Formats: sequence, C-alpha cells, structure tokens
Amino acid sequence: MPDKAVDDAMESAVGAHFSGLRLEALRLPAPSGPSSPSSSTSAGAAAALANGLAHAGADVASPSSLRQPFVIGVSGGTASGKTTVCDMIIQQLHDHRVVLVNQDSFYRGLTAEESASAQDYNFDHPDAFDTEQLLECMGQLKRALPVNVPIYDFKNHRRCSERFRKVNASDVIILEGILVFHDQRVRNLMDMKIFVDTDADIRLARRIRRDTVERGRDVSSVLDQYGRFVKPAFDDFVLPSKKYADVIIPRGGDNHVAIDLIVQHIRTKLGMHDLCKVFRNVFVVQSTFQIRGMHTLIRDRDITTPDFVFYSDRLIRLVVEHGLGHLPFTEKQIITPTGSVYTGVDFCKKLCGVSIVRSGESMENALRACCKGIKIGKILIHRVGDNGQQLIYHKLPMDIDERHVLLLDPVLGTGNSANQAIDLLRRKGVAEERIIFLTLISAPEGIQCVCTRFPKLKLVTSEIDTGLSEEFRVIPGLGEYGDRYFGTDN
Ligand SMILES: Nc1nc2c(ncn2[C@@H]2O[C@H](COP(=O)(O)OP(=O)(O)OP(=O)(O)O)[C@@H](O)[C@H]2O)c(=O)[nH]1
Ligand SMILES: O=P(O)(O)OC[C@H]1O[C@H](OP(=O)(O)OP(=O)(O)O)[C@H](O)[C@@H]1O
Repeated sequence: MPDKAVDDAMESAVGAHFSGLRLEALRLPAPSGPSSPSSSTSAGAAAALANGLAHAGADVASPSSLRQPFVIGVSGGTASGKTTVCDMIIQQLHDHRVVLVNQDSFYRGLTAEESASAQDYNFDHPDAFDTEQLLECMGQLKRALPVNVPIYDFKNHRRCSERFRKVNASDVIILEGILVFHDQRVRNLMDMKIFVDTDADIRLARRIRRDTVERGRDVSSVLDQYGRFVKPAFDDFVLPSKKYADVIIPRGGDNHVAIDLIVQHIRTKLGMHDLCKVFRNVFVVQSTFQIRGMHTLIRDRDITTPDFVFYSDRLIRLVVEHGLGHLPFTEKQIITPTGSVYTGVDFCKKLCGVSIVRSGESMENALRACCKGIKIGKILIHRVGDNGQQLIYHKLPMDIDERHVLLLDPVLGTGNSANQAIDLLRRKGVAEERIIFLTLISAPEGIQCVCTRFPKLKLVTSEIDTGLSEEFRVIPGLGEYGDRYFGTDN
C-alpha cells in the first residue's frame, strides 16, 4: 500500500494554470513562482508526505491527504460554448481551487513560411497541436509540480517565445478544447468528460462574430476557413470523439440543469478524503476557503499566541458543531409566533464531554458554548518515551455509561493517546457507538489506528494531514498544540 500511496501523493496537484483574466473574478490565489508561499507549501507537503510515508509502516490504509486533482475534459465543436460551460463550473465551485487549461495554448505556432499562407493552414487538424507538450504539462500538474503553459497569439498564429503562464495548486483542472478527446493518452488523464453539443448554425454565427471582432479576420476568410477546414475536421475528428463523453450538454451554457448536476458530482468527488472511503466512521468538516484560511493561520509558526488561540477556537467551534450533528435526535413539533406548526428535532439529552488533558481542555469552551451546562470529564495520559502512553489520571461523570461522549483532543497523531482514552471509556461501560471523537487535525496513521480498533465510534476532524515524522509528530501539523494554545512555548 505505501507504494500506491506514494504514487497518489506524487500525482497530486500543486501547480496549475490559472486563466489570468478569470483570476480576480473568481478570487483565486494569484499565480506564483516556485518560491511563493503556496507552491513551496505544497511542494513541502509532498516532500513531507513522502517523508511521513517512510515511517508510516506497511499497514497504513492510504495515508494520503494530498488528493489527486479532479481532471475534467470539455470538448465540443468550435464556438459551441465550451468556455461558457467552463466558466459556469468554475464559478459554482467557488470554494475549491480550479484552473483552466486551454488546448489552444498548445497550438504549435506557424513557421514564417506557413504564416505567409496561414489561410491554407489547417488549425483544426490534430497535428496542429503539440500534444506531447500538452501531455507533459498535464502530467506535471497531476504530479504536484508547477508548470509553464505556453501563450498562443491567435492574431499572428504564433507562440509568445518569452512569456509563459505560471500555474499553481488546484483541486480541479479543466482541460478545454475542440480535440481534447481525440488522443487516448489525453483522455486517460480525465476523471470526467463533457461534450458541449450546440447546433451547427449557431456555432457558425458565433464563430463569424468572434473571429471578426476578436481575432482580426474578415467574414469571407472566416467562411473560407470554415468550409475548407473547420467543418471537415469537425466531422472527421470532433464529432467522432463525442462517443467518449460521460456527459453531453445540449445548448451549452444555457443548460443550467446539466451544469448544476455536473457541479454536484464534482463536489461529491472532491469532498471525500480517501480515508473516508476506507473508514466510513471518519467525517471531515467540509472544507471552505474560510476553513483553509484558519488552518493556514494556526499552522503558521510565526503567528502570535492570541491569534493562534482565536483561530483555533473558531475551528474548534466548527468541529464541535459538526460532531453534535452526529448525535441521535427525536422529532419535535413546536408552534411559532405566527401560530404555525414547525416540525423540527429535539437535541439529545444524555451527553457529556471528556477532554484529554491538556490540549483537549482547549476544546471545552466551545463545547460549553454549544451545550449549556454540559458535564466534562478529564483524562490525563502521560507520554512514555517516544511512542508509549500511560494513563495516569481520570475523573469522569458517574453515569457516563448512560451518556453519549464527546471525546476532545485537537491533535490525533499515532492514535495511542486516543486509544488509551477510548479503552478507559469502554471499561467504564460507554458503548463504542456512543463515542464521538472530535479533533482538529489528524494523521492518517492515527485514524487507521483508532478506526480499525473502534469501527463503531465516529471521528470528526477538520483536516487530515500528510503523515507522521520520525519523531511521531503530525506533518505538516502545527507543532506542540498545548504549548502554543496555553502560551508555554516561550
Ligand atoms: N485562422 C486561424 N484560426 C485559428 C488559429 N488558431 C486557432 N484557430 C481556430 O480556433 C478554433 C479553436 O477554438 P474554439 O474551440 O472555436 O474556441 P473556444 O473559444 O474554445 O470555443 P467556445 O468556447 O466553445 O466558444 C479552431 O476551430 C481553429 O480553426 C489561427 O492562428 N488562425
Ligand atoms: O496520537 P498521539 O501520538 O498519542 O498524539 C496525540 C497527543 O499528543 C498531544 O498531546 P501532548 O502529548 O503533546 O500533550 P499536551 O496536550 O499536554 O500538550 C495531543 O494533544 C494528543 O493528546
């Protein structure tokens, strides 16, 4: 399994090409060079993952928190509305990082001789594209490496030799172009293939307008090119590749229902960490840019203690609220001030918190803020040597065996502390399925350790990290949580 996990990690996206114009509109991070924070973080994460895996042991299920990007291919005839469909998908996926790669960027560019008779050049034939270079770039993006995408000038039929687009990390890569389904090797990169199917007359009308307005051509040359090359190539190459599509969108960007369904599917695929597929009792709070922003702050070694506490508290509150959502409920009807009946639910009554001293105590306030007057027990586990834990103190509610227990510890590393604590709860008569373990960051090794032993408890975390270091510290992690939160890190 580690080999596969390394492959997965190496296949993860870090670099990708942001369409410069869309950048601001979509509030995506700006493209950055190799030394920028985002690229170095991601590269660091990949390295840390490889490092973490080296120590993970052969039985770790799938210790990869760096998921592969989801690659979407969007094809269709000229001016079918591919760009509009891509824009709509990007906008609806606003809380994920999405990059667009255009096949057009990989036009070979004409030689001086070819340029002299550009009207006779077939821009719609597969040979007009440098597919090898496209494959290389896409491969890099999937392997978490930054990449330079060429810039093609439609007016001069040339590539800008001195300028490239630098690309960045992404969750989703959209590859768009008339012939992206033509080559099997390119198709194989895609997790989803969309064909935009628009009426030929509409496409021709759009093409005339676009090429005359945006690409400096006259109507007769557009019609000439269309009849000699564009239409025959559509019939010979584009239309036959439609059969590879998973989804065919009639009417392109006007088809909101199809785009909604596509976006829903992508969200489902993105939302699920690989470990959640292996352990169905693991729940990761759905990531948003807000949540990632807070993680960026608390993981930053230069942040001040008040800021660390502030943003940890915000994240802890989210984890606690999510965890409470896993408690059983009973249906309840009430009457609103308007005299109407509202059918809702009643909170579960018999519950308590248990914090693992001392970091777990940082989560108590959030739990109290959500559950007025909740009883909170304590467990103290002492670290013996590098990887051994000894239970040395506990004080728990007398009737804990009748309660649902929210176990609190912000960091799940090897899982040894958690296992000790859960063992104790079990000995005190708490049913496994009544334990909800709440944590901020988790190492895959800890998840595997806890969830294999206790498959019926629920584990809620806000992020799954890459792995453990040689010293059994979570990587990339956030250091000694307790010291940072309680200000004892000097
Ligand atoms: N004349 C000419 N045509 C070119 C050149 N480069 C590309 N093309 C044409 O550009 C087309 C590819 O772009 P399209 O798929 O129509 O463009 P698009 O903007 O992605 O299309 P939609 O978003 O679907 O509207 C091909 O049909 C080529 O004929 C060039 O240098 N000269
Ligand atoms: O999964 P594990 O490998 O057992 O590691 C996780 C434990 O380590 C941290 O506590 P730490 O020992 O740093 O003590 P502290 O909470 O007092 O700072 C953390 O709060 C967990 O309790």
